[in-house]
Amino acid sequence: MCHSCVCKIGPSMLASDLSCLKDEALKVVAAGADYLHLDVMDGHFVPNITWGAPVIKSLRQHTTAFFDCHMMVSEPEKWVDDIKDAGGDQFTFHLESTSNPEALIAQIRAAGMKVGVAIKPGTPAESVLPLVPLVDMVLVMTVEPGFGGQSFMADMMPKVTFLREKFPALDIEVDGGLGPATIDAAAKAGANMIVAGSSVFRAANPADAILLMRHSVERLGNGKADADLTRRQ
Ligand SMILES: O=C(CO)[C@H](O)[C@H](O)COP(=O)(O)O
Ligand SMILES: [Fe+2]
Repeated sequence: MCHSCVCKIGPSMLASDLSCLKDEALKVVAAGADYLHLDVMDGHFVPNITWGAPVIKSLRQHTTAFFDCHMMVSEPEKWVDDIKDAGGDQFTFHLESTSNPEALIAQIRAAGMKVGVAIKPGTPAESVLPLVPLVDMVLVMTVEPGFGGQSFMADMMPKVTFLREKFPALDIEVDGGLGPATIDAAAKAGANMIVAGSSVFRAANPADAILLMRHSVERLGNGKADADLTRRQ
């Protein structure tokens, strides 16, 4: 974890060896991860299933790392209390998964978690504008949600640029296909929270992979956003 860095790197545990999730989490925290990105998939909103609150609760017994829960689920409102109870620090829902985002945001806040709103590749950046004052972070997906190890969609970068120009201090996260070959594009566009799964867990040295991405954002980034990932519970 880097206390003086504006950029935050969150390894996606989806790419870890799930048979030893605890060890994998501790490994990347020791390698300099600023937070852990936990992909919750329900087999309905996306065609894949990962884990839910019980697994997150188990992992919480072993680390005080900030848990950014990426909720790829239908009916996210039904998940809020369980994710909070499991030790989730941030609840990042998909705009496409709810008809009443304002009510969901209020529910997440009342539960005591930070709020992120995610948009799939086909969803325009303009659609989150009314929600920006209400949330802590916008996640611009750079792959179709559902699977790790996909190729980075560089054509999503105009969305990041658009949001960064409008909101210099907004936390903007990118997720999917980020690694040494793609980080500069995301950094230049203005992303300050970087999710990286395969590139960290498959690296010969995860600490080097994290450092390389951190340096790219510190060098090329242009925003004033500085995500506060202090745990509140
Ligand atoms: O939300 C996700 C997939 O829906 C994952 O967070 C994402 O795919 C990260 O994995 P990788 O860095 O391997 O692409
Ligand atoms: Fe994710």
